[in-house]
Amino acid sequence: MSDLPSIFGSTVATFAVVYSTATMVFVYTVARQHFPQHLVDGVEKYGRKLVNFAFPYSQITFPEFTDAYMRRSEAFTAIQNYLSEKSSASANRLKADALKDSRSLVLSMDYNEEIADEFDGIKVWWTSNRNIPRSMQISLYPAVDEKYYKLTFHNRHKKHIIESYLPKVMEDGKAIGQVNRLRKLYSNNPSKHWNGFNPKWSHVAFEHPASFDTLAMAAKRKDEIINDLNAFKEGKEDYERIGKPWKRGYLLSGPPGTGKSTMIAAMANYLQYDVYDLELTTIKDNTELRRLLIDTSSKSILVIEDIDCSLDIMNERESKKRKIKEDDDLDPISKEVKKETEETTESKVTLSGVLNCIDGLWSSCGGERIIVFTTNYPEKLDQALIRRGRMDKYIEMSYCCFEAFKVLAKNYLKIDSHLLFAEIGELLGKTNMTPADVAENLIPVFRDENVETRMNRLIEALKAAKEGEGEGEGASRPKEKRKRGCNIRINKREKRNIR
Ligand SMILES: Nc1ncnc2c1ncn2[C@@H]1O[C@H](COP(=O)(O)OP(=O)(O)OP(=O)(O)O)[C@@H](O)[C@H]1O
Ligand SMILES: [Mg+2]
Repeated sequence: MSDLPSIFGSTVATFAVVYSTATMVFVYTVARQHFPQHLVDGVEKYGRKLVNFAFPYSQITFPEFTDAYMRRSEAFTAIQNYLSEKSSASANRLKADALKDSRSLVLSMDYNEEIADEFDGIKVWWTSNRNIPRSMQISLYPAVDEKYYKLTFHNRHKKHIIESYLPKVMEDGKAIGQVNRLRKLYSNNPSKHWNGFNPKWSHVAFEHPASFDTLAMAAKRKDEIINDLNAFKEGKEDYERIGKPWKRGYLLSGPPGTGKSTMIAAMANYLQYDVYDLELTTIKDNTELRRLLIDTSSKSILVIEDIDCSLDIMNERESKKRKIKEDDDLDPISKEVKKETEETTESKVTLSGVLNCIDGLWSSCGGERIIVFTTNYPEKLDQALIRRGRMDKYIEMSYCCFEAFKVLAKNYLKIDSHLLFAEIGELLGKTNMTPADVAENLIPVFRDENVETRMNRLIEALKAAKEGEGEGEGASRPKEKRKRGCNIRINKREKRNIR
């Protein structure tokens, strides 16, 4: 029985335990009737020693449900994830479960299977089992099997198992669950609908296919962003050491169709994070904003798109001045009506409210969060928003360069090179066209449309855009805004502020 619990070992042990326990119960019952209390206590103490001698192993049970409301125990789920990898290698009979919020099947050992695990040279055994409900109680919840995992280990390792092994199992299990889980895209509900049944955020599965492989941009800039994300993800200890909340702010700017939203999706997929898409216009005031932000989880990206036009918060001071002047021109009744309309329809979220919430939230509610603001007009942004330490990285996305086109050609045409590439490259160097417009021309108009036709369509579109720009009329992009050569650039401020 030294290195034991296989099912057979357990059976022998169980027999030994049952036998010694039965003997003890008999002796104890007789002793209680005929002998004084101190002798009875002695019998009990030695009885326990005898049982321990016959089976010097401790067992911990982890039931699936924590309470009568059938809430799934976090520990059970973590163990299931932890054991899923080990059981698929060593257990003979496996069970496949489609866990809630998991995107793949989780394989776990079937009932009465046992697998051994080793930790710091200590052997432990996990078994899976279930209690079949026998009671006929009337309950709101249907009777279901109570599954449980049982961990068996030698008594002498109890402390180490409880203090070191089990926390490791929980941590590893949660990490596996994190990778397997179905990620979510949350959007905030209008506050008038918030109540016990309607939460602040609704969610759908986040299934955006964008990745850094399919994102059209220069490889060097792509690597730079990926390295930045890696440094953030692996930087927990660094952030702790310097006493900074574990968060990072990105500001994505660029004309419509340059890939800002696609970049956010690629980031979320790369980091395996959830996405919270915060619509500022539906939020009544700063208090509501704070309540929403506090209700977000870690390992997430909070996105505020088009920050410059979500609300008139950028030029708060300016708009206040304008409003006072406008109000002065109105008669008292119109003033009252205007005030009422504004009170019911206008959001009172302010820039300082957004900033305070963001800083306050990240500092107080756990870590591993990224916040991304997007804008088409970076020049409109208030300095307070983009000050050092608030927005850590500024990424300017701009029109399609040749390198970005090659990525799109690979995605859409499945080619790495072609004779027409040279002409396209030359035209892209002289014309402003967004990756979205380039992609649009590369999509087949009908099934099996050939590659040349699609590239020729792009060439025509580029020529037309160039002519448009030249004439000034109908020009797709203003000349002074041209940024060619690469669709991602870092400006001087970023170079200064960002590591
Ligand atoms: N850099 C890019 N790489 C790959 N695809 C892109 C890129 N930019 C744009 N696209 C394509 O164009 C579509 C629109 O892009 P996206 O929504 O990301 O632009 P945006 O910058 O967020 O625009 P807006 O400012 O209007 O929100 C995407 O669905 C994608 O197919
Ligand atoms: Mg967008």
